[in-house]
Amino acid sequence: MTVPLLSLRGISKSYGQNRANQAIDLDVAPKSIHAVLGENGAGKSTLMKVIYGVEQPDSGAVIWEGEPLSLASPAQARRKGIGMVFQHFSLFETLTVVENTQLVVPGRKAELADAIGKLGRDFGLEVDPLAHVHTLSVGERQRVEIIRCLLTNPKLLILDEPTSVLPPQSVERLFETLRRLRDGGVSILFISHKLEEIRAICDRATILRGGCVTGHVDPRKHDAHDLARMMIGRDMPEPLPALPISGGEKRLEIIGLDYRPDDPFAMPLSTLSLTVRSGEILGIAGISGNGQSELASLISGEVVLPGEQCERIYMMGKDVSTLNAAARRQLGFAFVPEDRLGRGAVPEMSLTQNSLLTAHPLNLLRYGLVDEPKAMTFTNECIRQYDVRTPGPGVEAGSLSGGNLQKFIVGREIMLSPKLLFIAQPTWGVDIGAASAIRRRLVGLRNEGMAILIISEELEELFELCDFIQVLHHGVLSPALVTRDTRPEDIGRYMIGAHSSQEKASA
Ligand SMILES: Nc1ncnc2c1ncn2[C@@H]1O[C@H](COP(=O)(O)OP(=O)(O)OP(=O)(O)O)[C@@H](O)[C@H]1O
Repeated sequence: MTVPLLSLRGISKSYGQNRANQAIDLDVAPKSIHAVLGENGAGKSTLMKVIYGVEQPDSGAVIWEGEPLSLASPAQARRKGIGMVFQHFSLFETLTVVENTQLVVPGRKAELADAIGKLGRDFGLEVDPLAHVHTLSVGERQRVEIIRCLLTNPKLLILDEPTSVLPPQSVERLFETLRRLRDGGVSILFISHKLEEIRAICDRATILRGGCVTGHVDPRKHDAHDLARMMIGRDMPEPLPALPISGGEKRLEIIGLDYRPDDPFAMPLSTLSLTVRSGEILGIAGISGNGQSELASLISGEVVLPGEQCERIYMMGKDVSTLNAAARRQLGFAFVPEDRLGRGAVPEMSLTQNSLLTAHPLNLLRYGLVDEPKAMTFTNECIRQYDVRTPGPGVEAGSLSGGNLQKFIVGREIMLSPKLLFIAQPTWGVDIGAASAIRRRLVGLRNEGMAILIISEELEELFELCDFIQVLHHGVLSPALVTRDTRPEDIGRYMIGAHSSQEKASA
């Protein structure tokens, strides 16, 4: 048998009482694409951090090309030929793309900018090398991370949910890249919750549940249902059928919104209109960077329109164009931003304190002071209802696994019982069991009359959830398409701007 590129033997790692990895064995063969799958909090990211030298195991051995290896830092791992793209980005916001690259890859700026441009063109990872990272969307930031890693020529490339923010067109291109890299001798450790992707690209898969390995399989020999069962230990629930559209009252209306951001890298929005009624789900499709974050901050109230631009955004029938986020929330609006660490939650604060950020109007304050028992009860209820895997409400939000934090934020906002719920990327990084639970919940709320607006890059998700879909491209919104009469290819054409304005007018 060929010597594995990487072997793990009995790796264990705990955070306090939390046993994130328990006696993990795993072999990554040369020239293979190896999936690691498991529910949120199963221990995948922790294991990858051990391999990349971010965390040191409490016990067990890492063997690299047949030799024992002890890694004190990621820099050491990179020197050995191990590269990693994280689920949470590690870019400096105030630096440009090329400056961020220079921190990891030696070279002159101009050469690196050329190399970034070339990789972008070859692999569909286009990004402006001179753009400042704070101006980039989440999707673009991930592209930078992937490019930066590829520039270090790794022998083992660890990708933590690399496709979660890529537009569908780029996923297949990324896969071609990964296959090419594998054929050229690079092994890839691939973490994903998308079982069909794992079946399409991986030749081995290791399944984790509760910090332990529950199986090593060839994913091509199992269907997605089988893999899901191994991962979550039970069958998946069926999606909830949507009731017929109610034609209810308008809860969100945007009329001819024009917006020119101060930031020269941000996307201007032009004559944008949409309506979401009670008992409806409207989805905004599109590749990130086409105005999604600008639109989201205008709807959430994080950015308020200038005084002369009133009568553009209505919520619950009231002109909110110049109202701030708090005033909009008072009308019954709730919002889950795509950036869960930073804007959705404060990582250094406990879950209970994070509950208070938006849920304080639910009588969680008394005489201006926090009503601790009530705040804790609310948080415990959110943890229970949304199956957030965590030791309790007192832990810091930043210590939760990515998917569990997402479940917590979505749960917190839904528990406000808003009249209008706006969610960006509802199931980003959430495992398939929890994602289907969140989708069922959203359809249930819609059936009960909530108005829901979703921004998602996942077409499948939009098709499963939405009554109507509009596509955002270059700051322009397509007409509302009735989902059941629309094919993914139609949406795809709008996504790349292949519809003329003539067609749009008559579509
Ligand atoms: N820095 C930390 N401090 C405390 N607990 C942690 C820390 N990092 C991870 N954990 C805990 O370890 C467990 C495994 O988390 P990990 O992030 O490895 O899961 P995961 O499988 O990658 O999940 P996801 O799919 O949601 O990203 C979780 O219970 C998590 O809360």
